[in-house]
Amino acid sequence: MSLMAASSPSLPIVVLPYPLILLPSAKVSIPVTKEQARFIISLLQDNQDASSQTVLGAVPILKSPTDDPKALFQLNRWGCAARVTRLVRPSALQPSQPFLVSLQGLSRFQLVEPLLVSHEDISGPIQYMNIEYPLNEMKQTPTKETVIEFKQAALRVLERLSRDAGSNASRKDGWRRLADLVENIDNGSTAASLADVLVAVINGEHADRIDYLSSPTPEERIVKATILFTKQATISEVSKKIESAVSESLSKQQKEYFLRQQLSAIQKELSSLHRSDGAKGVTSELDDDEQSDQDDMADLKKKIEAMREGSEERKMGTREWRRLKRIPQGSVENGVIRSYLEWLTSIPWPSSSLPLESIEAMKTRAYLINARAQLDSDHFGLEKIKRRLIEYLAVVRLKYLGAAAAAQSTSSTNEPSSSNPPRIINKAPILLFVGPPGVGKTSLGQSVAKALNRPFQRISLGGVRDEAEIRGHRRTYVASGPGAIVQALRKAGRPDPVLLLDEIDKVGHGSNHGDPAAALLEVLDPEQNHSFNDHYINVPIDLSQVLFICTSNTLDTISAPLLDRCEVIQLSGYTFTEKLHIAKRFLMPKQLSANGLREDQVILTDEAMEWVATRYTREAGVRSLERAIGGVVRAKAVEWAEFTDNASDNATTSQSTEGQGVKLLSDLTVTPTPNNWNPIVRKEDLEGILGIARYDGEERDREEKRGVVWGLVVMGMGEGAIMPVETIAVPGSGNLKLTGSLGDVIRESAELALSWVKTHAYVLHVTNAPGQDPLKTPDPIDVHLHLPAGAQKKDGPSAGIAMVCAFTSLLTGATVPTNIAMTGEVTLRGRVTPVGGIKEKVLGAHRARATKLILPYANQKDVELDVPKEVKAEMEFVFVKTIEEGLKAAFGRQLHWRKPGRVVESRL
Ligand SMILES: Nc1ncnc2c1ncn2[C@@H]1O[C@H](COP(=O)(O)OP(=O)(O)OP(=O)(O)O)[C@@H](O)[C@H]1O
Repeated sequence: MSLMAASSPSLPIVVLPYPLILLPSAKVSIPVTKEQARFIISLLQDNQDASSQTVLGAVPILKSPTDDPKALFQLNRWGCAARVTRLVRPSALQPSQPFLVSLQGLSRFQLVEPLLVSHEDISGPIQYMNIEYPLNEMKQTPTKETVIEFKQAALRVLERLSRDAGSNASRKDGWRRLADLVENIDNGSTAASLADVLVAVINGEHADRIDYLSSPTPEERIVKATILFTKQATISEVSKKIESAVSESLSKQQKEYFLRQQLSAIQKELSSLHRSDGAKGVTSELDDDEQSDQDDMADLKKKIEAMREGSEERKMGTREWRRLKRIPQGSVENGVIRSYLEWLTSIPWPSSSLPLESIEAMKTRAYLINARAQLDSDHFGLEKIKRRLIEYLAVVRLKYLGAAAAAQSTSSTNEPSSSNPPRIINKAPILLFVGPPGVGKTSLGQSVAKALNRPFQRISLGGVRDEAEIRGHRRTYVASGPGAIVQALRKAGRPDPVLLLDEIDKVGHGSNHGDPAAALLEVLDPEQNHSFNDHYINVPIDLSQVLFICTSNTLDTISAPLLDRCEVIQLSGYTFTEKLHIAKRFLMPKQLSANGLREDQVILTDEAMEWVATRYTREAGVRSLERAIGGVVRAKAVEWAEFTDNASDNATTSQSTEGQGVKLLSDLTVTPTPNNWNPIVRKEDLEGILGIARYDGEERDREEKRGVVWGLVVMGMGEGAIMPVETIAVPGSGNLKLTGSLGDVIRESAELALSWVKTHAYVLHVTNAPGQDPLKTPDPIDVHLHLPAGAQKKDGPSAGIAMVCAFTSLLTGATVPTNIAMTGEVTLRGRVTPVGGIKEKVLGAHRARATKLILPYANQKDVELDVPKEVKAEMEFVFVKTIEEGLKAAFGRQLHWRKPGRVVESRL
């Protein structure tokens, strides 16, 4: 430090430690060295006698000093002259502590020269410096506006401070008193001195306060103080907000944490109580929650670690695992993440578990023979379908073997092929079994899985309206979970199961919950399904190794793109003979084992079995037949139970009478002999067991009536049947009335049929002159046509021939025998054109005991190829090309035709 010039006023200067600043009217205590303290004491002693004060100059440092002992720091040019109010020595116990000197700020001064000091100067002896006091300070009074602004800013900051003081009443009081003083400011000079007081007590930034100290004029100071207060009020507001937000969240977490701690302590206490109650060492793994929790977590971790390195699923697993560790145990979020991880790790990811079993099955030479044997052992008949399935399995195998060869040629030599088998890219067609209920569609799928040695899972799509049922809900949903595909994969436990998509025709289309059919498209498309996206799992899942088989009752409601991806296999239903075989070889043994009986305990005679098949059931499949057989077997099981009870009672009584004491019932092994148990169920017994037969052989309900003809139909479930076409004439004006939920095509076909009959009315002897309208002469009538089962929608052109016959019968009075049923589309030219579903219709008619069928000539091939021999043998088929031929086959001699020469030609 340089010494002062003798002419100007001077003050002994102390450097305020950073970041202290002393303002006039404020107080500060600073540490001083022993040497400096001695100097101050000498000053105090010098002034003891005189009434003058001991004054020092306190000057702040501009910037935070570094630790470097040689570094120089700039002192502020402005400082504050201060009265020494106190000097405190260190206590005798801690002599190393510094002295403390308390200073009371008096007025600003400016150092004549700027000063640089080192650490050594600061702690060195106190020296005098030349200073200047600002001149005429009090004369420059601030303007009114500045004072008003200053007052407002000061009051705002004081109010905030008093609010922040919370429950500290004395502090609050202090701020209020200051606010009162500010309120009472009436001139610029009081404002300036109050500004010093306020800036001294309000925490501001060091630079701002230095700047304030260095302002010589009151006006300047008030303006700067106003800015400082405004800034401070804003900072305080923001920091208060942050503070309260932080403390709120903290307190919530802490609260939860404490509650959970308490809960676990209570649980521990309770479990120890239980343990000491049931002291006899009966502990259950269910008791130790904490242990099982730890085990679960360890298990989860292991599973994530077992996932393929670098795979998407592993990355997701790791990410979620880290999140899980951060979230307090037992919280809702924790549970959500845990169950997600459990799902993620339980999916059989293609690379994590390799389907060795199915590979072994495919490698064996007898693979196809075994598959055929499997299909035969599960299903009777279905020759064509089994052949097609064997083709399918052969293709799957060839594809695998091809892929295996390709993989082997490219694989590295150090990897044995069995430990890393090739991935099968499943581009085999997706099979779609179509047919009526109970014909074995689902069970065929099961057989395919068994033949391939793969797990089988069934996904029922009936009534699925929401895309999320297939794809899962996003995790943001409450109680969300994965969709049916992922659930089935998890249950299967392998990446290559056979998944049966059951009732694909009943899946809902486009709703406000997405389109489930569209989700299925992605699942079934081999081009897309290697990265199937389940919304819940949110990691692409490879479904290319899954074999999909679909089932449906009808093709009508399946969307075209979905149908396009499938190869359709029709199952039309069984004949009575087939049903009998199925019943004997499959259904009976199945029901016996389901009811805990042996084969020799229930024997249905052939006649009784046939009776069940023909009189109690009439469906295309065998489900009701199985149910009926189940009913018989159950009735026999009850009889058997009663029989064994009686036998054991007798045994007990006879033993006790022999004087050997009464034995426990369980000690007795009662084996009733075949002599006294009757296992036979005869035709006559059925009524007592199953009730009255629903169908009788004669079909008495089918009355031969004018205007009624039996048509052949395929019902909504894909089942063939016969259905009456009923017509009556009512007084009217020559109109046609149609009822029975008829679609447009069937309505048009009815109009066409009536037109044909009208044109041929004269030839058929309905009218007496050509050109007369049979509905207007002799009396005007309306014709009403009805197809029963009105609740069921009907459409299609195949009832054309039956309608022509019905109108002809109505108008001529000739009737069609009830053993005759017919199908065929008609044209205006009088042609009978082919229709679909012949096999189903023929089988349906056979079940309904129709014996003569009139069919379009062009469908002859279908009958020859598709209809079983035994049905053909029992039925008469008339194949017709024209309506005349059809009418002749239906009515025979009953219908009279005018001679050809007088026929009005209807042909174009
Ligand atoms: N040819 C057959 N041989 C042996 N059993 C059969 C045959 N066809 C069907 N079954 C038996 O009939 C029962 C019903 O079959 P399944 O459940 O497969 O019918 P489905 O065609 O899938 O019917 P739905 O359309 O109603 O689902 C099963 O117990 C099945 O084993």
